[in-house]
Amino acid sequence: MTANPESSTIRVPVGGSAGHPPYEVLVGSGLLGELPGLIGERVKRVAVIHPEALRPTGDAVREDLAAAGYEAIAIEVPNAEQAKDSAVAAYCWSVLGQSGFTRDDVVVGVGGGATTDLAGFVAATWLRGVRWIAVPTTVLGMVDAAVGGKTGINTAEGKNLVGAFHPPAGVLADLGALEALPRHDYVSGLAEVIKAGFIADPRILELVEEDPEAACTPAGPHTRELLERAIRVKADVVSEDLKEAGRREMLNYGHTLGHAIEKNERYTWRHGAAVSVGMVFAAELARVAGRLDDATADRHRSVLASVGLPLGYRGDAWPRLLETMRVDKKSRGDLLRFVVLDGLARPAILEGPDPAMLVAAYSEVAKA
Ligand SMILES: NC(=O)c1ccc[n+]([C@@H]2O[C@H](COP(=O)([O-])OP(=O)(O)OC[C@H]3O[C@@H](n4cnc5c(N)ncnc54)[C@H](O)[C@@H]3O)[C@@H](O)[C@H]2O)c1
Ligand SMILES: O=C(O)C(=O)C[C@@H](O)[C@H](O)[C@H](O)COP(=O)(O)O
Ligand SMILES: [Zn+2]
Repeated sequence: MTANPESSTIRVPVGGSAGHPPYEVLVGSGLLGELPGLIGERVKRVAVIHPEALRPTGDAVREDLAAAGYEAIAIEVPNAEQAKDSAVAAYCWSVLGQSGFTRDDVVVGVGGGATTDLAGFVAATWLRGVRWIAVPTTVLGMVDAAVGGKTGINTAEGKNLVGAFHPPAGVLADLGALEALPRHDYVSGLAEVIKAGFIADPRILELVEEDPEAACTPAGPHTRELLERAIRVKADVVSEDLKEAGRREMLNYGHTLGHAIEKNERYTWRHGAAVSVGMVFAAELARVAGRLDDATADRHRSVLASVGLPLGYRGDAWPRLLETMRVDKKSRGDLLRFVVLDGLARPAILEGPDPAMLVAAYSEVAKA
């Protein structure tokens, strides 16, 4: 892959499918100027959904849109996972209703993955679907959440249990936003970058291993390449399988246990941290099942630990975690299904594992 000068914009195409036009993920600097071009001319109103923490950014976007002639409506929502709630979605719907938001109008989600998941869900459900644009401001949002059209909210029973496949009309990943991102959140996003490395693009793992500290900052020499590679993995998969009929399940690597941990922690853990533990579990499960070699299984711990991601979780939580995993979207009937690796970049499904195998794999996680 060729190195890009800092000023250049990377454009990653994402293919469309029935009823869903193709779009692009733009990665670069000063990208907000692209927003009016994506929104289009017939549009009258633009609703900008942003979290409390990004009020200045939300205001700036709204002012730019007003200057470009749109009626810009700000919808401020709670930070992080608290936004992925039916009451917050209902609040957004009420603002859209009161502003006379029509099918010609556009939603813009500015924030991390929690905000873009909510904004996309509001766009998917308002008038049965209006266009939306994602402006991700976290690593995780840029490489994963804003791409691919999975939108949704949580319920008391679990993570992302209500949602819709509703791809954005475009994604603007402005790298400048990452300067203000706390390290804890930056590193959480690296879990999804590393996930892309294990399931599809091992060069990602080499780049992180070469200099883990540099991988944890936006100024690192490989930052653009890491983000671009992870985005290309995601774009490639969702272009082929938008509605998760098959191949897309690989993007759920580490998420079966990860989502259960998030729920158990009442969403106070960052998604990436929980997915990190979930990947260690999936690697142990594949090892116990005789499907994954020791070196690749051990590499999970070393690369995740090198950037400060967690590897373990409480042993006493296992019965609750198992119960939550039963409502994972990959389950079929009473069958639990896990994404595992048969080798590096060889994702596969392990269906209905022997309960003893699950316990053995979790005991390795509980030890860490
Ligand atoms: N739809 C998908 O395909 C998909 C993929 C991966 C993850 N997700 C979802 O994404 C969510 C996690 O996203 P996340 O890790 O981006 O966390 P987040 O959206 O919860 O953001 C983390 C925190 O950072 C703040 N923040 C955001 N951008 C900032 C910036 N530039 N500077 C300072 N603070 C900033 C937010 O307000 C929040 O408090 C989870 O809900 C997860 O389920 C969805
Ligand atoms: O895009 C996908 O497909 C993924 O599974 C990506 C995940 O990183 C993401 O966290 C997603 O929201 C999980 O989806 P879910 O269907 O398990 O809720
Ligand atoms: Zn995820």
